[in-house]
Amino acid sequence: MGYETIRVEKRGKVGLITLDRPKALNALNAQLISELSAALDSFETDDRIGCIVLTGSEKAFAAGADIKEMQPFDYPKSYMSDLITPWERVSTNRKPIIAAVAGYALGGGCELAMMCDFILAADTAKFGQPEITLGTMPGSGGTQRLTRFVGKSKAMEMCLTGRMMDAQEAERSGLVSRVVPADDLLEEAMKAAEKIADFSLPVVMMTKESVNRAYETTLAEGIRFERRLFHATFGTEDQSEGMTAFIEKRAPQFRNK
Ligand SMILES: CC(C)=CC(=O)SCCNC(=O)CCNC(=O)[C@H](O)C(C)(C)COP(=O)(O)OP(=O)(O)OC[C@H]1O[C@@H](n2cnc3c(N)ncnc32)[C@H](O)[C@@H]1OP(=O)(O)O
Repeated sequence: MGYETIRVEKRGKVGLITLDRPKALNALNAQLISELSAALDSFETDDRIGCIVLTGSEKAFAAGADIKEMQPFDYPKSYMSDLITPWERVSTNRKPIIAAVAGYALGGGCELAMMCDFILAADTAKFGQPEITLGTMPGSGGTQRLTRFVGKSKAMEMCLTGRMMDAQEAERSGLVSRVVPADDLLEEAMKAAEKIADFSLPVVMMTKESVNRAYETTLAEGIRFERRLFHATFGTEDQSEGMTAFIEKRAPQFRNK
């Protein structure tokens, strides 16, 4: 498939997707979301890909949903076209996705980053949910995911005032896993992705599924779910290989089996 609003590359076992609408600060329009979904589909079904990195430009990861595209919508059109719902493809991808964020991650841009499995931030990153300033509200998980990341008080302040958070505050609040110098962002994201992609893919996928379950269930149910998957890893050749390699003091050779 030819892409016009994103760049898609395979770097070894890592799938790299770069949002590429620089003139609009990577504003997320329907075409971009459709291309992003197609790229995610292709990486999800590609056995050689073990991890995905999603990034933007130096100035903007993404400045939100495309305001110019949304502006003419009325209620029936937004309801019938299920505006924004296709974005959820990012959160349903079963392979790990790392968001590498530099510059603005606003509105839908912040929500897109939060749909990924973790966020690495450049020291230039700025996160915010400014929809209130446009007479609307977050529509792609901002009130829900941001609240789970940073707690009610900060999420409420950000969604109600539109205030942006810089990278340091985002790290202190638990929104991002790490802050790195902007010049090192992609390299650090790729290093993390390569590390993940070298592990057993089925076990990586089970781990992702289990961590995500923590957001959707009680502690007791989540622990039961984790225990089932933990036991299931003993049905893989990779568990046997990993433990045998440790005992034999050699590097494991995982075969995703
Ligand atoms: C998901 C849901 C439900 C909702 C949303 O996401 S709503 C959108 C939320 N995002 C915003 O409100 C941010 C809007 N953008 C800005 O406030 C500013 O662009 C900025 C603070 C991010 C950067 O300001 P700066 O002065 O550096 O750059 P601009 O001249 O303002 O922008 C450059 C260029 O990009 C266009 N742009 C920026 N953001 C968007 C956007 N979200 N949708 C569409 N277009 C956007 C901007 O219009 C300008 O293009 P033109 O020069 O052609 O007007």
